Amino acid sequence: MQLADRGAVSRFGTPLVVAVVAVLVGIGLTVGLNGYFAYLGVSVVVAAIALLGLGVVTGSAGMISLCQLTFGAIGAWVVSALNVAHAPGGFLFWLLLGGLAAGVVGVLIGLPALRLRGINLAVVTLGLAAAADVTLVEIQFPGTTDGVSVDRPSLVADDNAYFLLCVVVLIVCALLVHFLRRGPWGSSWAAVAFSERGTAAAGASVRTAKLSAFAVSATLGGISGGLLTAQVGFAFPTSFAPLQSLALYVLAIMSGAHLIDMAIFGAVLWVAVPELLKRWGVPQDWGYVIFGLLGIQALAGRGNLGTAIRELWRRRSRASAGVQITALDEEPPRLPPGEPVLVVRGLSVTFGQVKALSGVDLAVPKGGVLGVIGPNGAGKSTLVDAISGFLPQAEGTVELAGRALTGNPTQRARSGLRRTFQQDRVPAGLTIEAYVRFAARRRPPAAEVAAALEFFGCPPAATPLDRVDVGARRLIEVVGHLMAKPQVLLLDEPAAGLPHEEHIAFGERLRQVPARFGVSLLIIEHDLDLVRSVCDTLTVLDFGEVLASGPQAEVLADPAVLKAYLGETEML
Ligand SMILES: Nc1ncnc2c1ncn2[C@@H]1O[C@H](COP(=O)(O)OP(=O)(O)OP(=O)(O)O)[C@@H](O)[C@H]1O
Repeated sequence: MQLADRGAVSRFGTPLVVAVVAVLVGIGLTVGLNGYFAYLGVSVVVAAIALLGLGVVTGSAGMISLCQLTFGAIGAWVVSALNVAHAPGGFLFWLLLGGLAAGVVGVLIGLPALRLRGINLAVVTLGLAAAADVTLVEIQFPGTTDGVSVDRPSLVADDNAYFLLCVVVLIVCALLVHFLRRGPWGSSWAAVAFSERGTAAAGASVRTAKLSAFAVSATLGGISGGLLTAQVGFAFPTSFAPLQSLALYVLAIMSGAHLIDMAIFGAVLWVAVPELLKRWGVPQDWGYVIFGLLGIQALAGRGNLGTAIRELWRRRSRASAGVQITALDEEPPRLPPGEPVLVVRGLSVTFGQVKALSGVDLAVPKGGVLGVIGPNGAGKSTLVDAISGFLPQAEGTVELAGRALTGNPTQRARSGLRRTFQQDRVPAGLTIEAYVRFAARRRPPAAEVAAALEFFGCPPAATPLDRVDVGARRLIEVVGHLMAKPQVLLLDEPAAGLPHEEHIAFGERLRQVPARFGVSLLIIEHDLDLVRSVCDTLTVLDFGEVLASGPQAEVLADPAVLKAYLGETEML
C-alpha cells in the first residue's frame, strides 16, 4: 500500500473503528445497566457533549467561555418551543435546530472575543450567562407552565434506549470535533491560541478562527441542552445557571477537555461527584468546592490531567527532537538576482516620541537575498512589522511584484508576502505536518513536505511540535511559509535558536531558497558570517534610517557602516 493511502487509512480508519467500538460499548451498557445507572449515563453523555464544546473554545482556541450552559439553554428552549408548536421533523431534527440556533448565538458572543481576552472575555461571557438566567427565570421554558413535556421518540422512550441514542449523538459530535481539529479550522484554533500574530502571518483569519471555535462550541452546548430536555421531559433554568457554567469551565480546564477522552472523563466526574456526595449525606454544593480546588490546582500548575497523563507516557517513550544540519560538500547554486520584486519607499513609523523608522527605501531583487543589518534598536523588526502590515500607522508604500500592498497582515500574507518572527510563533499543539499544511494554506504532497524538512535538517513530519526544540520550530516555521510559495519571505533572525556552528550550514540552505523554492528573501540577522554567506545585497539601518545600501562587499566596506558598528569592526 502506498504511503499516502496508509495515511488516509489511519486518518479516517482509526477514528471510525473507535466510533464503532464506542457504539458497541454503548449497546453493551444499554443491555447491562439498570434504569438508575442508565439515567445517570444519559447525564454523563449530556455533560460530555457540553464539555467537548468547551474543549474547542477553551482548550483548542485558548479563549475563556463562561456561558456554555447558556448555549445549552438555547438548545433546550428551541426544542421545547418546537415541541409545544408540534413542529414537523421530530425530536432529532429539533435537536439539530436547537444546536444550530445556539451556534448562531455563539458567533454573536464570539464577536467581542475578537477584541477581548482573558478576564474581560470572562466578564462578558459570565455576564451573558447571568442575563440569560434572569430572563429564563422570568419567561420560563415553553411548555413548563402548561405541563407540555418534551417526549422522547417512541423507539427510545425508556432510559436505556435513550442512553444509547445519546451515546450515538456523542459519537457523532466527537467525530465532528476530531475531524474539524485535523482540518484547517482546527489548525487555526491551535494557532490563534498560541499567537494571533503568528496566525495572521500564515495568511489565516484570526476572526474566522475565533468565531468558528465559538460557533462549534455553542452548537455542541445547544445539542447537550436539547438532549437534557428530553431526558427530564422539561427544561428548568436551574439546570443552566451561571454557577453551573462556571463549574463546567473549571472542569474543562482541570480535565483537559480538548482531548475527547478527557471530556468524557470530566463528564463522569461532573455526574459522579455530586451523586456520591448525595449518597454520603453531604450537601451536593460541596461538589463545586471540589471542582474549584481541582481547577485552582490545574491553573496554578499550568497543566491539566489529560496533558499530564500524555506527558508521562511521552517522557517514558520518546525524547525531544531538534535540528540536524551539516555543511554541504558543494557550493550551492545561486540565481542571478533579477528586477526588484518587493519595493519599499519612504517607510516611516513612530511610537509616541520614538521615531523607529524614517523614510526607509529598500528593494528585494527577484531570486535574490537582501540582508538588513544594524545595531540593536536600529528599527529592523519594526521594518518587518511595517512591511507585513502589523503596524497600520506606518507611512510610505510597499509594492509586491508591481502591485501596491495594503491591507492587514492576513491579506498581505495571502498576496504572497510572508514573514517569520524573532519569537517562537509555532503552535505546540500540532504535528509538524499539520503546521506546515496550515502555514502553506494547502495540502502539499507528503514527499514535498518531507524533502523540505529534510533539506533544513528538521525532524520528520509526523513529530508533534511539543516534542521539538525551539531552534527546530523556527526552521519549521520557515519551511511552512516556503510551502505557501510566496513571492517574498521576510526572515527575522531565523538562526537565533540554532547553535552557532550550525549557522553556516543553515546559511547554505538559505542561499538555495530562491532557486529551489522560487522565493526571494529579506533576512534580518546579527550573525555577520551568516549574512556574508547568504546575502547578495545589504541595507544597513541605524536609528531608523538607511545608512548604506547596495552590493554586500561595498556596503561592508563603507566607512559609515564601520562607524555604526564601532566596537564590532573586527566582525566586519
Ligand atoms: N511597540 C513599541 N513601542 C514603543 N517603542 C518601540 C516599540 N517597538 C519598537 N520600539 C522602539 O523602536 C526602536 C526600533 O526597535 P526594533 O525592535 O525595530 O529594533 P531592532 O533593530 O529590531 O532591534 P533588535 O536588533 O534588538 O531586535 C527601538 O528604539 C525600540 O525601543
